[in-house]
Amino acid sequence: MSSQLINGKEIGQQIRVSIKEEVQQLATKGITPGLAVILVGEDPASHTYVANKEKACQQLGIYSELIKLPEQTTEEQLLQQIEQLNSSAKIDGILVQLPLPKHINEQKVIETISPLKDVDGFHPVSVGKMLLGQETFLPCTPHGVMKLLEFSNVDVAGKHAVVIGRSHIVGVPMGQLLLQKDATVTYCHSKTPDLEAITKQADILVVAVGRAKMIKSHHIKEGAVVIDVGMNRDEFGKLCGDVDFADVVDHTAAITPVPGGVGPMTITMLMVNTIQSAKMKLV
Ligand SMILES: NC(=O)C1=CN([C@@H]2O[C@H](COP(=O)(O)OP(=O)(O)OC[C@H]3O[C@@H](n4cnc5c(N)ncnc54)[C@H](OP(=O)(O)O)[C@@H]3O)[C@@H](O)[C@H]2O)C=CC1
Ligand SMILES: Nc1nc(=O)c2c([nH]1)NC[C@@H]1CN(c3ccc(C(=O)N[C@@H](CCC(=O)O)C(=O)O)cc3)C=[N+]21
Ligand SMILES: [Mg+2]
Repeated sequence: MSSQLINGKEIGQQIRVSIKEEVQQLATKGITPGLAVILVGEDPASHTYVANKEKACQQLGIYSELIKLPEQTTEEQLLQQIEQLNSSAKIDGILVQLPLPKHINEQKVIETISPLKDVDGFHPVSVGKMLLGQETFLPCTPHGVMKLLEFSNVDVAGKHAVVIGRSHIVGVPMGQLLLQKDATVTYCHSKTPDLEAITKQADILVVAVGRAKMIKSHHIKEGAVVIDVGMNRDEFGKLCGDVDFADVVDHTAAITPVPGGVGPMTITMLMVNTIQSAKMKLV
């Protein structure tokens, strides 16, 4: 079976061209969208993602501020930093890179970000609105996956979508966005006894587990669409997804690669949210 490669790098670039025009429109009204990214500690993977976010801002004419704080930063210091950004006129979006060092309460940090600047869509107010289908900042990775499906002409309505993973930042919102597009949604997680029995029924399979190449051809129904959110290193230190691409690809109708699939879309949706936030200054 010949499979369609869902090229997230290309689709992401396409979306960035149209949002660049929006940034130029805003500039004529004296508005420059601004994004602040806070990075606590020295996690090397986080540094790569953050660098990609900075690059995208530069490419689009979005003002960006990278705030690097040492590993030993106290929760109090971090909360103060966020409050300062909440009241900064130059900043429309605030992203605190996760995970945070263990001595800092992530939930408290997320709840300190103003919902008006919550471009990650992780604040309980944003999550609640998302669940209710109200306008809000959608979480970047699940939103990016929905755009990938849309641009690849994958119909979601009436399909059985299976999501592996139930994290608050990927799995849970992913299932909800698919549900809102009229998919029948099943969640799988580490307590699912017979994973394969469920994934074999998926017309659309979204994998967000964090285990290198765990999904093999025996998990897949012939002709399924497979979206790989995973970002791992394989035994040779090479970037790879949660899906064993080589094993699975010939059984799929369409599949995302890693890298070049979901990752670039996450960044693009962050830019979309930052511009959405800046536009609120217009009214
Ligand atoms: N491309 C991108 O833009 C992004 C990529 N990522 C990547 O996506 C992956 C997932 O991230 P995230 O959601 O934050 O990860 P988490 O570790 O928070 O969640 C992993 C989920 O997978 C489930 N799980 C773990 N092992 C199994 C198993 N053997 N079978 C079935 N389910 C299992 C867990 O179940 P339980 O809840 O029971 O523990 C959990 O719900 C990672 O590789 C991460 O790096 C993340 C964000 C953005
Ligand atoms: N508050 C917060 N928001 C996040 O959105 C967030 C986070 N914390 N913590 C970590 C995860 C992970 N994540 C990625 C972003 C970009 C790529 C990305 O650009 N990937 C490229 C290249 C990656 C590379 O070359 O290393 C690709 O897949 O092609 C991947 C993963 C955002 N996350
Ligand atoms: Mg996590």
